[in-house]
Amino acid sequence: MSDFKQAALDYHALPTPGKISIALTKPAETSADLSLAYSPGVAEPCREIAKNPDDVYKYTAKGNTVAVISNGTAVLGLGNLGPMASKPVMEGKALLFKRFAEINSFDIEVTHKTTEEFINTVACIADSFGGINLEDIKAPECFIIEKALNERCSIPIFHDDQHGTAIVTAAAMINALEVQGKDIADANIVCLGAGAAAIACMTLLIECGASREHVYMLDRKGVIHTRRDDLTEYKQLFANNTDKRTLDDVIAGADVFLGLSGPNLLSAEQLKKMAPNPVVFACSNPDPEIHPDLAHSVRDDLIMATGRSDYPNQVNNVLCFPFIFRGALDVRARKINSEMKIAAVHAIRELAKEEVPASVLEAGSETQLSFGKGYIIPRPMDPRLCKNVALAVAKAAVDSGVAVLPLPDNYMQDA
Ligand SMILES: NC(=O)C1=CN([C@@H]2O[C@H](COP(=O)(O)OP(=O)(O)OC[C@H]3O[C@@H](n4cnc5c(N)ncnc54)[C@H](OP(=O)(O)O)[C@@H]3O)[C@@H](O)[C@H]2O)C=CC1
Ligand SMILES: CC(=O)C(=O)O
Ligand SMILES: [Mg+2]
Repeated sequence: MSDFKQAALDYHALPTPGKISIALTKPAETSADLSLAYSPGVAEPCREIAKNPDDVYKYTAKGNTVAVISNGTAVLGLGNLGPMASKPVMEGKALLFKRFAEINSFDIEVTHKTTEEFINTVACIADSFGGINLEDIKAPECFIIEKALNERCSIPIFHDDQHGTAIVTAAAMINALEVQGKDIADANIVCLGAGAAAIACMTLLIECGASREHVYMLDRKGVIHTRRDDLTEYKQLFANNTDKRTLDDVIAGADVFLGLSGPNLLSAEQLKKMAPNPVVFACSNPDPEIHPDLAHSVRDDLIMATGRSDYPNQVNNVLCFPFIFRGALDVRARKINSEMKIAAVHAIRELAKEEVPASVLEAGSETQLSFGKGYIIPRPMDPRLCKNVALAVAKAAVDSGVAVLPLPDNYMQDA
């Protein structure tokens, strides 16, 4: 076993199995403490909440707690590993919620037979939480699940692999195309993958100015085109009337390659055929569609990004989900709508153009970082992400009428 693999296993196993635990926020040392925390004192908030359901936000941790819920059907790019094998990823998302946005989360892995059973399970427990982050649920079921839960629940339901990924990808793509001197409306875009992440990313990129007719999307069977009779309604939205059938056919002259599929699916030969100054986002985790070392060895005019923390330009939903929930929870948004997503795109994108604080340089053992080919998107460690993204999202929620609370006074000013 490699040193890195062993270190990763040890990190998860030692000294305590797993990555999260529960912390108390109130004293529980004396009989007097317990008489407040439990019987008889706990009856008082129960009575208040029974009279006024909104008081649940006043007397419990609901308002700052997000459930991270998966069925393990699309665990990173590893495929359908099932609920239990997804648990390290879900605990990881909980770790990121806490570390970057001070949000408490529970990871919940659901074993189910039908999509309806999954929806019912989540809908029945949803009110315990301030929001629900759906994770690593494969397409097309993820679309059905998210729509049904949005209809049934009055808290934000957010499928991270769709919308978190799309927001970060759009932010990074707008910046990358700017650095490469390309107009997003003219860019020829190849998207390898046609699942949860790919469909959401391309939908949002089009909302941000990409031209639908310049987009080619591919799944395991090749190019998505109008003469295929095996397309779901979600893939049909990206069907082109074209004779092109393979990645080889569409990659020639492409300005952008976006990989949301699986490992090592873009070859060096294919990369060579792309247009001058291409943008390559190989976002499959943990192994990208093309390794950055190989990509950089083939051409020196590209902007390269992956979903990984160990290479520059990490295009990963970690740059979004903690912060979009921070903003949504703080104004008690009933949902996360399009206005909030677009606000997040621009807050993330704009931060990459600002001077990088010393703490971020230290976290990456770097001496200098500035907007350009090797730095198109902020680093997850950047403390300004929480402030800027949550503020933009909370404002957008208030302005678009989905917030129950007003923007708090001086919100994020001291963050
Ligand atoms: N960097 C980031 O922040 C994120 C990265 N991702 C990555 O994106 C990938 C997809 O995740 P997600 O959308 O949630 O999963 P889904 O299961 O919903 O979708 C997977 C898609 O990839 C396609 N695919 C798989 N293998 C191939 C192949 N050999 N050739 C062409 N297409 C292929 C599938 O094709 P078909 O439809 O034919 O089955 C499907 O369309 C994963 O690798 C994941 O790690 C996801 C979210 C965030
Ligand atoms: C990053 C992430 O959510 C994924 O790869 O599934
Ligand atoms: Mg995921």
